[in-house]
Order: sequence, then C-alpha cells, then structure tokens
Amino acid sequence: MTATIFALATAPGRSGVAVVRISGPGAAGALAALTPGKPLPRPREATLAALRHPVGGELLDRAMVLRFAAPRSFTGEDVVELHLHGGRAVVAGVVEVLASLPGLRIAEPGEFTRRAFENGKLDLTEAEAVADLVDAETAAQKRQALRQMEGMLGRLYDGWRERLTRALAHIEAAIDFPEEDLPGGVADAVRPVLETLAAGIRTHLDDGGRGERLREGLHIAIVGAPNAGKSSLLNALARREAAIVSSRAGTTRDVIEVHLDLGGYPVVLADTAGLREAAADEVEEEGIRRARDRAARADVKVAVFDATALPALDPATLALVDADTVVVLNKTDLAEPPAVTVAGHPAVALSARTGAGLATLEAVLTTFTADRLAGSGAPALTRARHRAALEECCEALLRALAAPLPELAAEDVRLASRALGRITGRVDVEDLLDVIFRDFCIGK
Ligand SMILES: Nc1nc2c(ncn2[C@@H]2O[C@H](COP(=O)(O)OP(=O)(O)OP(=O)(O)O)[C@@H](O)[C@H]2O)c(=O)[nH]1
Ligand SMILES: [K+]
Ligand SMILES: [Mg+2]
Repeated sequence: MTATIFALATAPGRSGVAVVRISGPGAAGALAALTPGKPLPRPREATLAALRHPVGGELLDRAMVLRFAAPRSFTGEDVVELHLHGGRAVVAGVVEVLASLPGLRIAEPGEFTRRAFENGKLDLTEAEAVADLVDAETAAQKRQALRQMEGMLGRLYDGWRERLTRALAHIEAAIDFPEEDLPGGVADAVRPVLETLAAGIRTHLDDGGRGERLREGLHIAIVGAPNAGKSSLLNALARREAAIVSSRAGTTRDVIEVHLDLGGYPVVLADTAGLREAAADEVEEEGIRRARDRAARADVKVAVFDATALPALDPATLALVDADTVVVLNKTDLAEPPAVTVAGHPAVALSARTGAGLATLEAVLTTFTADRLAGSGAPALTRARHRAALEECCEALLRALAAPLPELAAEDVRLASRALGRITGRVDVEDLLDVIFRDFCIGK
C-alpha cells in the first residue's frame, strides 16, 4: 500500500504560521488521530481544531486544518494541511506524533510533487517549474517558472510529439500499403513535416541558452589590473563588504561571487584576482589563473581600468575587451575623467569610493543583461535535460529523413518521439525521476 507521507511545507524555524502537509491514504486518519472524538472537517473548508496527543490528550496546538479529498488535491491523493503556530516546539510536537502513527513517514525531497506527477496532476516540465518557482529570486525568474508551470513548455513539446505521431502513422501506412507510394525512405507527404519540425526544434535549441541562464543567473566577471578597484566596485554594486579591499596589489585571490537583481534579472557577479605577469607567489598565480578562467566563461565582463594611470591602459586587461565587455574607468574622484573609448567601447567613468557614476554602470549592465536574458515571449528551454533530449530528437529526425527504407525511417521517428516524450514524462522516465526530484527540498 502507498505510504502516507508528511513534512513541514514551510521554511523551518520560527514563523507566524507553519504548514505541515500530509498526503496519502492515511491522511484523514492521521487528522482523526489528532482530533480524538471530533468529526472530520468537510473537504476544502478551513476549520479551527484543537490538535491533541492521541495518547494522553495533551494539547499540541490550536490549528487551522484543511482537508482535500483525492483526486482533487495537489498530489491527487487525500491531503491534510495543518496550519500550526510557527514555533519550533509546536512543529516538533506535531511531527513527532505523526511519525508515531502507523503507515506514516516523513516525505523525501520532492516526494509531494513526484506523487502529483505520478497521479497525472503535472507533467515533468511543470514539476520542474514548481522547483524553479520556489527557487526564483528575481521577477524574470518568477515569470519564466510561472509560464512553465502553467504548461507552456509542456504544451510545446507535446504538440511536437503529436505531429510526430501523425507522421509516423503516415510512414507506417506506406509500409503496409507499399503500392500507394514510391519505393524509398520517407514519403513525400511526410518529408516536409519532419523537416519543419527539425527546423523548429533547432531554432528552439539555438536560443543562446536564454532560459537556462535565466534560471541560473547571467555570469558577469570583473577583471582588471591589481589595485584597479575591482573589489571596491563589487562591494559598491553589492552594497555590502563582500570582498576584502586593501591598497596592497594582489589582495584578491579566490573568485568572490555575489548575487544581484538587475532590473528583475538574476546576475552572478564575480570579483577576480588582478591580472599581472609577476605574481607575488604561487597563491596569487593560481588566483590569476582562476581570474582568466572565469573571464573566459563569463557571459559579460566588466574591465576595470585605473583613471589615475591614464593615458596608459593595462595591456593584460585590454586584451580581454570584446563585444561582451563593459569598460569602466575607476577612481575618477582622483583624476578628472577624460572621455575615453577603449577598443571602440565608451568607458563608464565612476568612483567606487564615492559612488559617482555607479548608477550609470548599473543601467548599462542592466541593458546588457536584459539583451541576453529577455525573450520573445516564446517559452524557453530551461534545463540541460531538455536540451539533451531535444538534440537527440533532432538527430533522430535527420536520420529518418536520410533513411533509405520506410521501416528505418519509422524506427527513427519513433526514437525522436520518445526523446520528446521523456521531457514531459509521457514515456519511460522511471530512471529519471530520482534525479529530477532529488533537487527538490523536503515538503515540496
Ligand atoms: N580614491 C579612490 N580609491 C579607490 C577607488 N576604488 C578603489 N580604491 C582604492 O584602491 C585600492 C585598491 O582597491 P581594491 O578594490 O582592493 O582593488 P582590486 O582591483 O580589487 O585589487 P586586487 O584585488 O589587489 O587586484 C584600495 O586602497 C581602494 O580603497 C576609487 O574609486 N577612488
Ligand atoms: K588591492
Ligand atoms: Mg580585489
């Protein structure tokens, strides 16, 4: 029999209200055990109840309880929610009682959402969107997760899969009634369908990783010579002393990351070691190696030059300036800033110390970020898992188009369709589920 699971659904710690969710065939029984002698509340009707220890009757809390009857619940099972006073002792007391009831156990990470998937309440892309929504830190991340949760991505993939199913039916008909078609691979009627689909999937794949980056945040790396003021700039943008600042060249060694919200878009901003030939020791040398590595992997670079050193521009930093670089001229409180362009980029003049010019840099960075993360409104690919399956689908379609026999084409179209079905969980995904739901927190 299916176990009845329970978990704290709200964040652990003190809070106004803490919600313990119970799901499974024993959910209503668990509520009955906590409210001895009282009738069960009607489904979907918020009810105040005294929760008592089943043995001895000690009062555990006065709580609001909500009951959902299967299949009309988040998981599709019988569900009970206990809205407790959010104190640690209250929650611990209720959880202890629930754990002692036969047939009940604490839920594993993501198990509620997994049950919702298994009961057909959500497809896999929607389940993943639940995790993304809970993790969303910025407005754009939230919008993307909500769109995916409403099934936009799932519908796109299911729509493609339906077209493949119809194409497969045509190919199979041609195999069964060969006299109706010319010999060879895919029939002429089906060929354009597969070609259009392959092209559509290609376009969806070639989105520059927009959706995935929106989930993870755009990576911006601050680079420059030692003492250019990179750490000072990171701190100014983060509005906290995240990195150590000192007048000693070679202060920063490790890459230091802060998370920013730029105009609703998520950014991972990294401070790096100052670039120079003669590192003081092997620790700084390793720092510089990491700085270069981070610069190479960043979506956008901020190249910081020291205004007091003008007209000289540090050559190691200059060498990194490209189309994805924002050029900054720092310490303009010490040196009157001339209008400087670096490799064709107008430099943003600022002072990390006084904050002058910081708003301009933020505006420029927001534009750079929005350009790379804002979409056309079309649903974006959000996970490497989806990307891999779509690549597989595309390859199978190309093989089908090149197949010399309809039987071979049919097999490849079947494989293409399976690859799509795995994204939404319409086909054999048992092996995938542990991996997908492992990333959830307990109680989701
Ligand atoms: N006057 C002035 N001083 C600044 C400004 N920005 C940074 N400094 C000073 O320059 C020195 C170096 O600053 P850091 O932020 O540590 O420079 P960095 O580029 O991170 O240096 P490394 O980590 O060693 O590569 C410190 O003494 C800062 O106070 C600025 O805008 N104006
Ligand atoms: K320094
Ligand atoms: Mg530094």
